Amino acid sequence: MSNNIELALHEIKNNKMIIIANNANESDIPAIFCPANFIDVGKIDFCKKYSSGELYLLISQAFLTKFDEKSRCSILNNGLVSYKNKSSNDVYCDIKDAVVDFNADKASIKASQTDILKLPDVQNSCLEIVQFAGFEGAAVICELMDENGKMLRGDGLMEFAKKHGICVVSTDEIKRYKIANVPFIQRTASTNLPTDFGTMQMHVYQNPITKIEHIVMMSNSENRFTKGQKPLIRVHSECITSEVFFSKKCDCKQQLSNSMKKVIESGCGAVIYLRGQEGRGIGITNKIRAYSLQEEGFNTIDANKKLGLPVDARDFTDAVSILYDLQVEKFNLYTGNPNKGKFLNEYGFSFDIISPQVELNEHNNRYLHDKVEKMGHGLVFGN
Ligand SMILES: Nc1nc2c(ncn2[C@@H]2O[C@H](COP(=O)(O)OP(=O)(O)OP(=O)(O)O)[C@@H](O)[C@H]2O)c(=O)[nH]1
Repeated sequence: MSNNIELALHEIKNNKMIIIANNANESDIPAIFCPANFIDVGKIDFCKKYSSGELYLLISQAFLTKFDEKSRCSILNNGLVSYKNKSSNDVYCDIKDAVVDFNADKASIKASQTDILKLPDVQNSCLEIVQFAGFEGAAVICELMDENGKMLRGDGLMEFAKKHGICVVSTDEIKRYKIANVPFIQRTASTNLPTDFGTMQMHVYQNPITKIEHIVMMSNSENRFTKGQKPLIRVHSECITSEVFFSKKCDCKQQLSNSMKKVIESGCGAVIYLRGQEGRGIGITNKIRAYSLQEEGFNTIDANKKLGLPVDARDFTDAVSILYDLQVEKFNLYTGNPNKGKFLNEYGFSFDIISPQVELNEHNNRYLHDKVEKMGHGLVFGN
């Protein structure tokens, strides 16, 4: 999965430019770049010759604080550019004279948030990979446009890259690389926990950005999985109405207890219990508003829409990060939700689906049939 990124990192460190393209957003212009302190006249000439797109210095917000815009002088440790003082020992390469005018009015210096997990666009991804390669958050970047001002995409982009021997990476690959390689979710506590179904090992994980704490319940006193194991994995979203208050309107509690039982039976598995995902990610207030609309006749999909909210607002990135931490390779995924599988698939996981069996009652009948018929879930009904 990360071979392409490894190659790109190798190329970046070896003073080669790299192309980056956003595979999810067609309007995000692909770009060619190198770490700012590797820029030289040859690279600038190449960009000018083959692209009519904008060429600029891209810096991370964090790095911006080091950049003294007023004095028109960059203050990189190893010296990037000097606006005024060309003779400074700090100067690595004065790219102003070559092509870039660092006049702020012309917006040729851009700062990016570098939150690739939230916004995997070309700029953020560029700064991420430059930093993975061991450089500071600054890059010289050139939008790839042809002579008519049309962005290079698809086959045209690949042909260009092939012709000039340039490595191409996608924003998605960089995001996946980050999740897999940069410690993100942190395990904060562990204990044995006797449950109705048997004793399990409970691990608490925290997302350092959102501060949300998730729970992992493992089959026995395992800390992580070992090579060759194929655990049973359940990625479960919290549901306070059924799991705490015994609501009969949904199948969430059934799914939680069934998966805990199955994990214990299998002797090798984990339930990843995701908090902060109440109501398919819309929160408890909105979920209860949606329930109230359902009392008026709306189904589970239209109720969310009526509230102006997504039908499913969940993001399973935290689960992905936990799966990496658990050292899961191949697994059986206990789910009826095709989107969950699709999401995990995109991170290169290899798994087989096990469809959950759920019991119908008069209160959940419509909801569960809507999940199957309107949301494409693979549930097995039975008592
Ligand atoms: N908005 C909304 N959320 C609901 C409703 N019923 C249950 N939920 C939430 O749905 C989430 C679980 O999603 P489901 O679609 O039941 O199941 P899933 O996790 O997508 O799929 P499985 O892996 O098969 O269980 C939990 O966060 C529940 O709080 C409802 O009617 N409306």
